[in-house]
Amino acid sequence: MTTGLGIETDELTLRYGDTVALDALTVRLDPGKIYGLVGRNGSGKTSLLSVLAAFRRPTGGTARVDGEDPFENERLTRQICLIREGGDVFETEKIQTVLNMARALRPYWDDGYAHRLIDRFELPLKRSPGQLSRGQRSALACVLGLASRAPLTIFDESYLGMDPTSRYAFYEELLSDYVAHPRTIILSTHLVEEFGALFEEVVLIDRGRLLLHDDVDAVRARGVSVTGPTAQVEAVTAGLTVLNQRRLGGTSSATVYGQFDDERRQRAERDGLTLEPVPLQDLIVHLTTRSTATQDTGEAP
Ligand SMILES: Nc1ncnc2c1ncn2[C@@H]1O[C@H](COP(=O)(O)OP(=O)(O)OP(=O)(O)O)[C@@H](O)[C@H]1O
Repeated sequence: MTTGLGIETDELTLRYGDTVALDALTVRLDPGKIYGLVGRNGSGKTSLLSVLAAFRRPTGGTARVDGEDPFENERLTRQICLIREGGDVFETEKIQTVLNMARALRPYWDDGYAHRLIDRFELPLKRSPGQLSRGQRSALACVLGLASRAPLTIFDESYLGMDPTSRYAFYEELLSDYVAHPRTIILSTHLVEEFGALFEEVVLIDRGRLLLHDDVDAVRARGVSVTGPTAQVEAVTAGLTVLNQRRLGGTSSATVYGQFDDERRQRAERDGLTLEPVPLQDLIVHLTTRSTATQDTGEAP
């Protein structure tokens, strides 16, 4: 078993007719990490994942997985598992048959693990995917992705409809199985607060372009919320990227993105301002909201 496949795109472009879904996107993902792929609706997440998983050929630029073009590359496609909503399974076959097919297709498939997962998600083996509820279908898709143990495993919003208990089971399984069998995992999701604990790095795309790619802790560390009298808040945040500012009477709360260094912290303390961390989800919302107006995102590339 490898420790995962690395990814490199260079000026990757994908168009659907007049729509530019990926706009010269350059990104490099090292093997063996868990990546959170985030961005607004229509930002190009599924398009990027479709190219990486060889479902689509780029219009321009290049995508490399493990150093090679994935498109029509049999060696690679057996090692890449893209789980989309619904799981791309045969509707009328029994779940047991669906598992047998996956076993035949996936070189690293673990049948015992697949059955343990089926039990954990309480999926009925004798039924077909067409007879499952939406959440159960998503759970089945997650089982297929986890048990494939593919060196590049991608979950594209695969958790839709799953209840919190099932989602929690999925996080637990993903984390423990990843530790036991390291591989490259990409999770595309809008549930950033829920899934953020799993991310090692965040890749934020916006309008088909890379807006931010960094270690998740570094991204979190750049976000600070500063609350207090407006004049002091403005003074201590001067020169930083203020993603969002709310005022109530003479009080302001500013969400800052950037290097909030010790000097500023001391000054904020002296002025009696309240400093709080900003949830990752809020940072992403502010960064992508702002990107529609100005592209000044401080430390972001
Ligand atoms: N088959 C298609 N034909 C034409 N345009 C498409 C097609 N698929 C996607 N698009 C367009 O390409 C852009 C990127 O779509 P994409 O599905 O990659 O976004 P996304 O980030 O995955 O969105 P979401 O979060 O809503 O799933 C959007 O403008 C979308 O409308």
